[in-house]
Amino acid sequence: MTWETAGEYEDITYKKSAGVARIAFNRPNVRNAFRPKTTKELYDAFYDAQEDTSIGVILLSAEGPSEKDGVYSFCSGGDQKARGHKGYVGEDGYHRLNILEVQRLIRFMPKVVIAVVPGWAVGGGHSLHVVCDITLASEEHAKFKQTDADVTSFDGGYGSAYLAKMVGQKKAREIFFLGRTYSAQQALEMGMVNAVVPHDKLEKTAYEWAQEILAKSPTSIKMLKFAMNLTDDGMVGQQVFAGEATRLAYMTEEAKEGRNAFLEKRKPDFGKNNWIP
Ligand SMILES: CC(C)(COP(=O)(O)OP(=O)(O)OC[C@H]1O[C@@H](n2cnc3c(N)ncnc32)[C@H](O)[C@@H]1OP(=O)(O)O)[C@@H](O)C(=O)NCCC(=O)NCCSC(=O)c1cc(O)c2ccccc2c1O
Repeated sequence: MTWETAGEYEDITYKKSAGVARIAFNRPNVRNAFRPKTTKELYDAFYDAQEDTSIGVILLSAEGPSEKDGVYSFCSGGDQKARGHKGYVGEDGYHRLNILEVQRLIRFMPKVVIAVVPGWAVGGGHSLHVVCDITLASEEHAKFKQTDADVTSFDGGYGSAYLAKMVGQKKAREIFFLGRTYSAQQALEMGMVNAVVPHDKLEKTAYEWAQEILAKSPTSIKMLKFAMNLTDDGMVGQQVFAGEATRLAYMTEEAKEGRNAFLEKRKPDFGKNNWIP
């Protein structure tokens, strides 16, 4: 794989290679905690990957290890040093919780997002891996922990409720109420990780999974992701799925006839034998 830089950022790295985009946290000395700048950069890179028609799979990964102590991290959630009294404060002085916008972009984008977890996935960082479509974890270094209840925070959306769908209600409550640390193997057994991979093969394995997905039908992958999201996402899930169904309908001869008839100021002729059972 030959990665090419796809954007210059301060808090993340962004690369592309053969249909795969790799977005990685790049604040390893603070366990890849996100501040508003990080969140803005993440949103920007994810949006670019969504709009790029050559990209089908996005890896959300992390640079590291920390230069200070050699510890690997995926993300330790919101940067507590940037936390003000009503959100995380950016250079513009506003208080934001805009990691939730990144979560929604990951959830609703018509592409597969794989969380590549080389180390700590904690707090809002844990929620990010939960919202990704697939999670691969480092056998030696990945650790999963929910500290929301230690710092008076609560991800009441995908981070907790969707997690409960994944690992079951009792386990999700244990994860949040006790805030214990779980290994990659334990996370696999709970059902919140797809595979545990030796650390030195993690990135390569994620790239291989991405290539396997890229060999499939883009329409099938997109419709399957939205179908699996649908019931948990309520009316928005229906809207996203139905939007793609509308696109498919637009591609039919019937739709072309409807449009052309309007433009030509005549009655549409949809044909008498198109009521397929
Ligand atoms: C992740 C840890 C468990 C790792 O422990 P370890 O002992 O290995 O490392 P240190 O604790 O010594 O940390 C090394 C170094 O990194 C700094 N650091 C680590 N995490 C953060 C952080 N989140 N913010 C700022 N700085 C961090 C630490 O200070 C050290 O710096 P030195 O200068 O001393 O070297 C452990 O670090 C840990 O528990 N971290 C905190 C995890 C946490 O509580 N995260 C926040 C949870 S809340 C959240 O993320 C969140 C954000 C949102 O925007 C939301 C929005 C809407 C709803 C919910 C949200 C939400 O829950």
